[in-house]
Amino acid sequence: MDPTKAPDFKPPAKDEQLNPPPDPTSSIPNSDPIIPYVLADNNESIDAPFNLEMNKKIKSRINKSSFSHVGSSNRSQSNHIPLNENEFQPLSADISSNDDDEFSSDKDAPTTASQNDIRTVEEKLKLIKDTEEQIRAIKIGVQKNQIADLEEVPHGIVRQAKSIENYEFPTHRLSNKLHNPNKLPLVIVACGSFSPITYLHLRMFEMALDAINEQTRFEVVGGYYSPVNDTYQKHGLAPAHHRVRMCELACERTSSWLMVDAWESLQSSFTRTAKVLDHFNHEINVKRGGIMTSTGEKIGVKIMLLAGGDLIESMGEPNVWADNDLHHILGNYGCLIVERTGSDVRSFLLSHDIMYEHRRNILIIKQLIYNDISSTKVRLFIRRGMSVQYLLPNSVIRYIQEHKLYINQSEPVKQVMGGKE
Ligand SMILES: Nc1ncnc2c1ncn2[C@@H]1O[C@H](COP(=O)(O)OP(=O)(O)OP(=O)(O)O)[C@@H](O)[C@H]1O
Ligand SMILES: O=C(O)c1ccc[n+]([C@@H]2O[C@H](COP(=O)([O-])O)[C@@H](O)[C@H]2O)c1
Repeated sequence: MDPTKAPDFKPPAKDEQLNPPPDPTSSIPNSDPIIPYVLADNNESIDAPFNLEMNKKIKSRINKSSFSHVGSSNRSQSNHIPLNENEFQPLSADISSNDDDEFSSDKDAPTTASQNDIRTVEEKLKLIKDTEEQIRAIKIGVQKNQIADLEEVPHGIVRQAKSIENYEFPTHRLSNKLHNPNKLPLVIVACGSFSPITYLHLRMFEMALDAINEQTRFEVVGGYYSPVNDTYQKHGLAPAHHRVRMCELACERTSSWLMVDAWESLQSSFTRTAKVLDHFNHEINVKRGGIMTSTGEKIGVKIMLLAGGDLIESMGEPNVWADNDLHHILGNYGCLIVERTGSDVRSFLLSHDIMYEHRRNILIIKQLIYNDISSTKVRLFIRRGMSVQYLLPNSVIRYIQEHKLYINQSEPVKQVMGGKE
């Protein structure tokens, strides 16, 4: 937990400009193809419920502006996230009662539109409604991808390189298309040790997925583990290539949407989480230009950090995270926090100035079935020759056995007993 032990760690001073300054190539670009409002989440709370009325108004507004675009190309502007600035969804602060009047009034009805155009728009709106209903119907019950027989996924596929020279960003499970025309794309990134990855770490993503689907207007298009670099020097950290491989084994054979990215682990030194998120932004939004909508246009993908309550609470510890980094992480990306048994994340959020400032960009996820599987305890069990069956995937257990991991380590009793460093 203590990056101050990293050889290159310098304690940040209050309001210090980052030193070294953030790599300009990895900062969030504010030009195409990223839509700042996507990253800023329209200045609305991440868990603001999907607002049908607002949605209607937005569609109506987009349709109005789209009349000037509707031509022989028949390029639809109504059922996807707009690309041009003057077609952005209005900021929450901009929606006033005057806007209500404007939206509901007939006086602004497009005069240039032909009956044909109107029919096209009506058809588009019907299509959106039908798609929404279909998506809702499909979402009931156990999802097909959850019952996929992933044990049939071939063994032995190694996706992540062991050196930065051979590194490639994994995209084999990154959706290349947004399915729901009324949602914005979101990629979830979990940073941590994962030494080893357990079923809790896998469940965290599923809990996040449910919360996102249920409470936000985002569609999850991918999920990544980013195991921390070896220089993090935390007790019990197996070498990074083993942790990456264990995450890979766990994802490949238990999940249909999770991936592992070795970039952070392959760096020559500890990489701050803010820069890790910049790396994802760079790979997904800058290099790939975001994601395709149902109408074939590309839009920016929001990226959020997934973390447990303990990691978030470490943000309140002095000299661990730089304030500038916290503003960057919470303000530009956002955070999904899985509540940890016994920790009061909400009170913490209330008491932490920077967190409170960015609270709209933070979603707290309640564990409905408490899971407190601890990697520290798993390592202890392995050392004591005890069973770890059903705490982590078989493929990971097998890997630990094969590579004789965690056998000859000792860890401070304080850490094993829960008083983490
Ligand atoms: N019981 C838990 N509830 C919620 N989140 C958790 C829990 N345990 C770990 N996490 C989260 O999982 C992510 C990765 O955890 P990480 O492997 O770094 O620590 P850990 O699982 O606590 O392992 P260790 O026991 O080695 O400290 C972090 O965001 C952490 O907060
Ligand atoms: O970016 C930072 O300044 C920073 C400070 C402390 C911790 N982190 C990250 O938080 C994660 C903590 O993991 P863990 O195992 O200590 O819970 C790990 O991915 C670290 O890189 C990051």
